[in-house]
Amino acid sequence: MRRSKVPRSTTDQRLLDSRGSADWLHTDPWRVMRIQSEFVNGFGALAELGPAVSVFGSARTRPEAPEYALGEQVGRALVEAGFAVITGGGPGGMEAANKGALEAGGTSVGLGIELPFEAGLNEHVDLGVNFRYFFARKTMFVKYACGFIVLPGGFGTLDELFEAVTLVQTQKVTSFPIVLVGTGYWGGLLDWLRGTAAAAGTVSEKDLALLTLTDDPHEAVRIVVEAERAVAEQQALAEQRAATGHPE
Ligand SMILES: C/C(=C\CNc1ncnc2c1ncn2[C@@H]1O[C@H](COP(=O)(O)O)[C@@H](O)[C@H]1O)CO
Repeated sequence: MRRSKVPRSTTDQRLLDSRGSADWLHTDPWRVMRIQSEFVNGFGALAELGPAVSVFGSARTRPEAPEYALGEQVGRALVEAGFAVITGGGPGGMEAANKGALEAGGTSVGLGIELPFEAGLNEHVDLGVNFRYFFARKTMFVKYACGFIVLPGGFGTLDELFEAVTLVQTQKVTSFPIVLVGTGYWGGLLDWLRGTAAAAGTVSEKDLALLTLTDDPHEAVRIVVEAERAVAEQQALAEQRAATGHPE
């Protein structure tokens, strides 16, 4: 740089001068660093988690509601089947699944999100990571889980559900079971998807099959276990073929 383009201070000076402006804290390049650190923290905390399932559900479910008991049963059944349980770490259905997992002696993960009305991680989380950005947090729900179980929920739950279906439908993730628990709650949505969306051709019948519906928490876990077994068998077969040099 020359003439007026030459900065009046050096980078080192600006770094070391504590009286300098802090405006840069609110710039996009700095946000990129924060976003990067969320991925680094998330990957670091979860890399050795082992097999896990993400459970979604309403933040508003009350502890006395039947859906809360359902969440607890799902959390417990997942641990008994050998999975860690990942939730959004909040209240309601998330808390229920964390509670069930913790009481069953399993790993109970909460991926918290900074919200204006933040309540902090629920007390049943024993491995917690906090995020500012939904998209970084969502990556963790998918990357470290081998399936999703979806309890009754509102917009947040619907967002997570449809992101999961989109990722499977577009083959960004493969062999990823998505189980909706609560036929009374989810049945209407599936009817609409079949009767309106599929009928209009905006979703395919094949993609509707990506969603399984049950009332039974043990059945929900069984579906995830079966899917995991199928993946393991396919992997073993592929390794065998590679070792013997037979591609078919
Ligand atoms: C509404 C209240 C607190 C919200 N706190 C949340 N903490 C963590 N994760 C959340 C929270 N709210 C939504 N989520 C995510 O979306 C799903 C639930 O959303 P829904 O609209 O309630 O269905 C959930 O799976 C989270 O990942 C104070 O009560």
